[in-house]
Amino acid sequence: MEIYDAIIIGSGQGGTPLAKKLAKAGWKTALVEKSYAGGTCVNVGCTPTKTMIASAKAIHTIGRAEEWGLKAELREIDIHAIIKRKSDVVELFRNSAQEGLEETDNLDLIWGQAAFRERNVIETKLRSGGTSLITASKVIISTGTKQDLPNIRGLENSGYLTSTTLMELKEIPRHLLIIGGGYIALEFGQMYRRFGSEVTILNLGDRILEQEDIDISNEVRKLLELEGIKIICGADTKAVEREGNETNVWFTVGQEERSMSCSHVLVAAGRVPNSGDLNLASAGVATDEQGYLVVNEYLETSAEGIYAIGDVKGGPEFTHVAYNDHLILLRNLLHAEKQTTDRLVPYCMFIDPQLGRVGLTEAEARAKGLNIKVACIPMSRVARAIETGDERGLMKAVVDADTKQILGVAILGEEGGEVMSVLQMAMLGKIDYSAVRNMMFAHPLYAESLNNLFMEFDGDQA
Ligand SMILES: Cc1cc2nc3c(=O)[nH]c(=O)nc-3n(C[C@H](O)[C@H](O)[C@H](O)COP(=O)(O)OP(=O)(O)OC[C@H]3O[C@@H](n4cnc5c(N)ncnc54)[C@H](O)[C@@H]3O)c2cc1C
Ligand SMILES: NC(=O)c1ccc[n+]([C@@H]2O[C@H](COP(=O)([O-])OP(=O)(O)OC[C@H]3O[C@@H](n4cnc5c(N)ncnc54)[C@H](O)[C@@H]3O)[C@@H](O)[C@H]2O)c1
Repeated sequence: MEIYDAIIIGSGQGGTPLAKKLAKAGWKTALVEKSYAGGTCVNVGCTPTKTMIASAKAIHTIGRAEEWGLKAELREIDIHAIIKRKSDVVELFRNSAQEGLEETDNLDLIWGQAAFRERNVIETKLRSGGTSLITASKVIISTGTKQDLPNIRGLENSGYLTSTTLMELKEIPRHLLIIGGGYIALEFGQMYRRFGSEVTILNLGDRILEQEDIDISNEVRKLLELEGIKIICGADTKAVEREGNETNVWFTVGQEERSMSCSHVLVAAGRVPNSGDLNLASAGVATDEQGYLVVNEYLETSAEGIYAIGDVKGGPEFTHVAYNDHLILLRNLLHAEKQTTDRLVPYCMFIDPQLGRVGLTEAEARAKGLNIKVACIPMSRVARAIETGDERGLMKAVVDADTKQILGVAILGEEGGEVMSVLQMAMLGKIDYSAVRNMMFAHPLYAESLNNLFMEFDGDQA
């Protein structure tokens, strides 16, 4: 049995850089991957979706050309070409991830499905046939999540689509019905509406984006509806049945029973951890009732020497979290530091315009009983938005009324993620809102309007 210093299972955006950096630091390292280098983000997540969303945005822009004084016409949407562009970008990123791993000294890349044989022993069913047994004093589980299938009668055999299979569909659905109302539902809903599909979103919750403040959730709903997307909230899907070229969907809204037929169903109702086939019990690694690995703030599992990073440990499931987890664990493993996961987690939903978010919502701050002030301006008051011709959305910030520290930010607007990041830096650096109000930004950037946002509190008095 080959002995390593560290074994990492899963080559996502945490596992890959961790493996390379441990190996470069002189640790004999093995990385086991059952599918493709780069994990969900590169192969079926962020990279392909954001590439295809760029095509959808171009379509939308052409449709509004006259507003900028242009006579332009969209002649055809070539879904084959859109998918090919997406696949080329994915291949570029995937190959670069794989080459980076293969070129690293001290690092063995093992292709196959890994599981624990016992606490520090990993057995891999090799893709090339046979099995391998390896051992290490440190094992890092970075196996991510997979699509969840809600328990809906008939769904399994209805030919439903997932985010992965939809991005390979070589036709534009006539009517795409989406079960779910989170990131995937909204990003794909807008994308396919712009590709020309009729889109209906069936969301179980009372409103979309329930974790966000009501004004933000309403504004997102309004702008999606303006593009012709139908959103039904409180929709509990009961049954799905394929009949010829149509799929019939039965659901309830409150007491009312309703049905609808569509050409395609996209399931986007959340994801579940890839932990069930790891034989975790043999290693003494505890999971919660949903199968997520239980970790402490140092990313240590219940078993000594075994760690978990990224989506498989639950919590906010984003690429940047998986990446940041690897930085924390790296410092703790290499330098015996005590870095923790106590951190600010930003995120950005890539609808158009983007929703950039960090820190507390207004509702969360009020629930904590904090003494807060809230500033909010519509994008129609942002000079750059008016000049470039997209005034949808708003800028909102929650601050501590006593200390003036910024507690939370939501920027729904063109480049909302970038503008949010400016305030994320202010939050991390403890730059209070009055400093941002008086700060000089280059004119006419979106960021410049952060002066105006915070003038909401004290007028334009310095
Ligand atoms: C459609 C979609 C769009 C997304 N868009 C964004 C976005 O815009 N921004 C963002 O921040 N996040 C986005 N995400 C989420 C993001 O992709 C994940 O948070 C991120 O990929 C998690 O990284 P990870 O390393 O934890 O897991 P993963 O990237 O899932 O990597 C896990 C790896 O482990 C491998 N594996 C699993 N089990 C085993 C095993 N037993 N043996 C060997 N290998 C195994 C898998 O094959 C996989 O390669 C998106 C997700 C989806 C589905
Ligand atoms: N821009 C981004 O960062 C981005 C983009 C896409 C995905 N992601 C990540 O991918 C993960 C998966 O995304 P997702 O959208 O599938 O999950 P999600 O957890 O974001 O949303 C799931 C949604 O489905 C709803 N739902 C659950 N069961 C339902 C049912 N039976 N019928 C109707 N609605 C139901 C929930 O109320 C929720 O709104 C998320 O954790 C997210 O972090 C991130």
